[in-house]
Amino acid sequence: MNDILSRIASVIESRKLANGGDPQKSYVSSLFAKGDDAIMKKVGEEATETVMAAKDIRNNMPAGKLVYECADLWFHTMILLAQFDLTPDDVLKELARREGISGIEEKASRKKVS
Ligand SMILES: N=c1c2ncn([C@@H]3O[C@H](COP(=O)(O)OP(=O)(O)OP(=O)(O)O)[C@@H](O)[C@H]3O)c2ncn1[C@@H]1O[C@H](COP(=O)(O)O)[C@@H](O)[C@H]1O
Repeated sequence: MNDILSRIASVIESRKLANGGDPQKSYVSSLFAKGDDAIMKKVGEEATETVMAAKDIRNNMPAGKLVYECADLWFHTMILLAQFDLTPDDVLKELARREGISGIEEKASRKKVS
């Protein structure tokens, strides 16, 4: 796994309340303390902010805002994965599995099955 993703995933895991995370001292622990719905809501918000940042580029706003919002989105999806005992590695493995499979062909093969 990419080094920075791996390190952040480890920190997120250590922030779980069962691993001694303290919601008073850690943002990640405070989200774990709020539970599933709060984490899902946060991912939804960050996804919306990412789309808004992309739209802003069309209005001559700096592209750096999109990078900033994508970082927020990736980070919060990592917390969502951890909440369900999954890791970025699981996602990277899925991307690797798909590598070289044309999206158009994959969709067409899906339609044949249904
Ligand atoms: N990468 C991040 C990271 N990215 C964003 N955030 C926080 O995510 C929060 C939500 O961002 P928003 O822009 O939506 O801010 P907001 O509207 O004030 O948030 P809400 O009040 O709505 O929750 C902010 O408090 C950001 O600081 C992060 N907080 C932590 N990390 C990493 O996680 C590690 C552990 O953090 P703690 O658990 O807080 O120690 C850190 O060392 C960092 O490596």
